[in-house]
Amino acid sequence: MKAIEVRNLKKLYPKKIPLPFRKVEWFEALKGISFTVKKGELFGLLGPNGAGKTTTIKILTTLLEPTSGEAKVLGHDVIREAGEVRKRINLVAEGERTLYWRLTAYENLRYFASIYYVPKREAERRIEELLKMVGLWERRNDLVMNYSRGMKQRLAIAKALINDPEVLFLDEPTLGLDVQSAIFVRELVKRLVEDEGKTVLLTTHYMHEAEELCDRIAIIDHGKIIALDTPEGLKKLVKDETIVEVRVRNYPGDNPFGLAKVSSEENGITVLRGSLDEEDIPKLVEFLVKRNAKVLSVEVKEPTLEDVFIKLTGRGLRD
Ligand SMILES: Nc1ncnc2c1ncn2[C@@H]1O[C@H](COP(=O)(O)OP(=O)(O)OP(=O)(O)O)[C@@H](O)[C@H]1O
Repeated sequence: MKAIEVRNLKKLYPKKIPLPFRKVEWFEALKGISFTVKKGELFGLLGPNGAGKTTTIKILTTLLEPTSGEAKVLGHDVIREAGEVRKRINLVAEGERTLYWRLTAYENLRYFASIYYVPKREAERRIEELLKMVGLWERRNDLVMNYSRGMKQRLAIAKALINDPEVLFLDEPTLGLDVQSAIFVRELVKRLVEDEGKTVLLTTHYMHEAEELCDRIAIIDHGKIIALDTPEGLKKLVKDETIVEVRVRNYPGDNPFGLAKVSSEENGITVLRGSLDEEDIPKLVEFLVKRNAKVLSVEVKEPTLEDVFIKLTGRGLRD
């Protein structure tokens, strides 16, 4: 049996139409996605903001009903057998508001253990184990409101492990964390899969995170899965290409060479990236200079998952 099975899943959201036109229009956030996740696998949904990652997680964790299609977790249908699914999974949702800030870390976990009917003795043992695992045992009696963002996220992960779930869903687990906290969280996620045998489905828009952690990655864009493979398999799509990254000031807005804008920094510098024939490099520079742009650097880079995304969509993940 697979840990997760998703078949032709669609989700429509009603669009807000201003009064007096009360006609409802629909926005297709998921356009019929299908994938499976094996038990013990660390599976990533990688995609830009608004791609449909959170919608997928909400459906799989029974928080949202799909419009059509089928989703099963551990063999149980997420609509017809939602209760069975809920017992065996848990979720670390995006954002920090899933804990009680006026309670201590220990009190939070004791409360959530009681929701899952974990017997008192067992709960005490598990809470100690989890707080030690996430490095918060020494701070267990501090109020959560005094925790840093990284500590809150570690506690949110401990909270999500309180019912010893077989499948753990993590929505953007390192979003907004400082570098050290993000490293801690990623190491923790790896340990959960490698040492504890958990199945993890995580969403991220950080390519390096997906690449470092995931056994397999589904790249999702505009509600569709546009590629699904191991990180190595995905990178094969761009392995023979010369990937060029150009830093430019006063970027004219487009270029005929198919390079994507991967970030526009505040000081007016734009970073372009994409596959380019070597002989086109001087032509690109000439094109930019003619349009009054200032080319600051041109570098040949090792292909990454970002290049796979650019190749498939013509856009940068961070754009
Ligand atoms: N309740 C809602 N009503 C209407 N539209 C919604 C609703 N929730 C999400 N959407 C839209 O559906 C699309 C997918 O949203 P979703 O949150 O699943 O994306 P995402 O990939 O998780 O991105 P993000 O990382 O920004 O959350 C977006 O265009 C979003 O604006």
